[in-house]
Amino acid sequence: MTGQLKDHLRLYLVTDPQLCAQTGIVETVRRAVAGGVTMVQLRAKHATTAQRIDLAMALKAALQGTGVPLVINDDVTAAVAADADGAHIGQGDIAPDKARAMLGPDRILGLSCETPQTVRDADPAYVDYLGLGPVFGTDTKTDHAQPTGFDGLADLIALSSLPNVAIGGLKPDHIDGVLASGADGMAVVSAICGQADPKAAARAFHSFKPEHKT
Ligand SMILES: Cc1ncc(COP(=O)(O)OP(=O)(O)O)c(N)n1
Ligand SMILES: Cc1ncsc1CCOP(=O)(O)O
Ligand SMILES: [Mg+2]
Repeated sequence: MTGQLKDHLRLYLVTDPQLCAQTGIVETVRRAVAGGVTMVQLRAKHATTAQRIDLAMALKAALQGTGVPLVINDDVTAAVAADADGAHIGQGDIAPDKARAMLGPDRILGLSCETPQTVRDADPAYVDYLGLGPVFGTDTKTDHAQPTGFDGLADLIALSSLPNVAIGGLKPDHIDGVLASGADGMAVVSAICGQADPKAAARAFHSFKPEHKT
């Protein structure tokens, strides 16, 4: 499962319905997956649980048969109700043990970590992967911690054996830096959401190919 999860994490599209509005979130995801996206998160910060469930069902239908997992940000209730593949939580969200109890043993649980201590505290009994960063400052999430840069990212990665994905301000130009830091994946929002051609935008990350040490 870990090897498989690392493969899924390689190019992780975190969707923002507002940023994707012009093309539409479902069409953005369809095209981005055609361009090589390997995992999708629904991050609808201003939606209700009912709206997230509806969006998740539409995304699930679009992803059917692709093998690309769908994870719901913040809202474990929506993830379970929509029978999504998992949920992603941060340090200010529901606690990982409670999230795991709701998700059951088989769904994916991701946890955001911005500091060495939170990485050390991430318990593999509950958590499947870590979202690490922000690597760079970003307008997509304004309430973020001090950016880590590539060196800080590498320091965080060294503290846990859990699979990980780097996030925050990442663009195709950063592929070599993220690879050198040892990350299993790159998670992006604005590099794909809101781009005129989401398929081409995803394809621009094709050279990100980490060698897994499983
Ligand atoms: C893959 C990934 N990594 C980090 C985050 C950030 O989660 P969180 O800190 O809970 O912040 P919000 O996204 O909820 O604003 C993420 N969503 N995905
Ligand atoms: C959700 C999240 N968590 C840390 S930074 C971030 C937003 C990343 O967005 P972008 O890829 O547009 O910088
Ligand atoms: Mg959150």
